[in-house]
Amino acid sequence: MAAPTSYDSASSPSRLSADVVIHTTEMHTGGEPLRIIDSGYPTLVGDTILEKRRYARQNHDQFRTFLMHEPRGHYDMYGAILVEPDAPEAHMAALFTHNEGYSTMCGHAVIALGRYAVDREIVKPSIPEAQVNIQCPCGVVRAYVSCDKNGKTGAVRFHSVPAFLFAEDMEVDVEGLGKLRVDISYGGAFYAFLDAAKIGLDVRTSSTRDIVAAGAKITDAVKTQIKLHHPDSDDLAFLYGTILTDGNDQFTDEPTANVCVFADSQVDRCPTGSGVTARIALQYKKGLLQLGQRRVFQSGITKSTFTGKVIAEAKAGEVDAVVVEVCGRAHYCGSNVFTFEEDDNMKTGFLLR
Ligand SMILES: O=C(O)[C@H]1NCC[C@@H]1O
Repeated sequence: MAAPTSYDSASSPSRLSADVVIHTTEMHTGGEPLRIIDSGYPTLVGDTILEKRRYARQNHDQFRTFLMHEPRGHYDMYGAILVEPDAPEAHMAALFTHNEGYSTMCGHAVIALGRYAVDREIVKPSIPEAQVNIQCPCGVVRAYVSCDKNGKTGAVRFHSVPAFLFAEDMEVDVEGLGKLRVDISYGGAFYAFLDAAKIGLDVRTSSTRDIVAAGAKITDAVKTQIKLHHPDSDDLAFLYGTILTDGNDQFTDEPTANVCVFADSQVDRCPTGSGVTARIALQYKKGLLQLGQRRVFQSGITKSTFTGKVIAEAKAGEVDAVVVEVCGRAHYCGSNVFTFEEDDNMKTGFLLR
């Protein structure tokens, strides 16, 4: 397979026009889609990955909606735009796109991109594992990709950026749900956490529609009532979503389930790599999980699983943090060539719920 060209295709049109031809590789991780842009995206300018993220949002957002929204995508589509890394140790770098914008971390995408990097020979295969350093907007994440003697890539584990519990038991007034107490934790992106039972829901059996509606309301409330801070950059200091859980934060050998509602009421099909990272940081800080204790995290919706554990204590600025290892599997499901006709007035796509 050829190496990706999404960041060196200088001839790619910078506006949506009949000249646009975008090649993608389609993968999924535990059911959550990942559309990797192989080529045809406009060049994203910036000295740092966070500058490139801002540049994409300000100058080329129509390419995101073109690929994420209908008719080429759907409400819950997810994407990765490969950009040139600026961290010396990174083998590759990626921006992450969803229905509303650009996230700062995506664990399921890192699991898929790890395989992609080895299969595309961005990084040489190595038995039993090849290391792929992936620069994400939140920092460099190290992925370890299983490779067998026949060259087949498999499970991927990654080591997170420093993850930390930002605030515990914060009261928020949520429309229609009243006053609730949530924890806010960071795993490359900030999430609010709540035991779903506190609002009469069950992440394994309640309807996805009810879970999404509640998650989105909690996100809105936290966004307006709590100011977040990240020691590295203001670009990282926003709430990405709400994760409703089964409340089983104390370590056991049993899987614990959660559902992540992020961006604009988008719902993750997998257990959420950055969410598992944040949840483990929270559990560790509360003394509910010890260093090295491995837990199984399950999507309440698809029942797909990731495993995770704390592998080291760390610092995020002055804040006590941990490095978390998350492990999962990604699969290829196809490839696409996306084009555009000038007389198509659905140019930048649309969304239906
Ligand atoms: O696995 C993750 O971290 C992501 N999945 C969709 C939402 C998050 O970015």
